[in-house]
Amino acid sequence: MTELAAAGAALAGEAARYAGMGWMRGTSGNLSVVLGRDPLRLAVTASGLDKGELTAEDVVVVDGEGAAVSGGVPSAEAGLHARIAAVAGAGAVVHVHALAPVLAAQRWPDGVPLRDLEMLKGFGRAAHDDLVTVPVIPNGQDMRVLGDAFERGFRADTPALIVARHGIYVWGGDLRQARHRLECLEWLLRFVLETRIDGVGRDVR
Ligand SMILES: CSCCC(=O)C(=O)COP(=O)(O)O
Ligand SMILES: [Zn+2]
Repeated sequence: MTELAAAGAALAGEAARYAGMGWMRGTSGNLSVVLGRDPLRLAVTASGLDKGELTAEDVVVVDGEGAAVSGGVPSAEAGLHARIAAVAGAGAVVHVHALAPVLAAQRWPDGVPLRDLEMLKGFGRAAHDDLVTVPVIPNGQDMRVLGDAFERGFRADTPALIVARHGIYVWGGDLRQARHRLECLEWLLRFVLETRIDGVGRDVR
């Protein structure tokens, strides 16, 4: 199996899993893995498909700008995947349209503060003492503008980005680590939404 076919199979498997969780409704969401760094090359899911039905062939190789270097139409958000991979050094980037991150960004538009929760360990942070602020940027259709906003708020210890009124990006060394981080972060965001008490002790009711 070629490296691209293996990447495609891995992306399809992960996407089916996220779709089963209801986080890739319609044709929403996209996933990528880094194939090489010099020059930067990513395998990204193809655009506009039902991500719960992807095959190993539904993958496109893109460059550091998110432009296709092989056949096919890459995700419309490939440019942001490439920027995150370049800036954060991520090996895999996942983007889903889970509802909790979007609701949380609506309530905390300057960033979602989290603290003192065991699940923070699943996000690579300390359970106590550490204030973790998940960055929020405005939505838009220009991936360069989104990438610039991401870079301005980037912190190496916070592998996630919420795009307001849109969805969430989470990254890691590989797809599995990114998934674990995303699952834990989605739980944390649901917690603050349902308790309405954030990581700085504000009651946002
Ligand atoms: C209803 S999905 C709108 C586009 C989007 O936000 C998304 O995540 C999927 O885009 P892609 O080009 O990767 O299919
Ligand atoms: Zn999206």
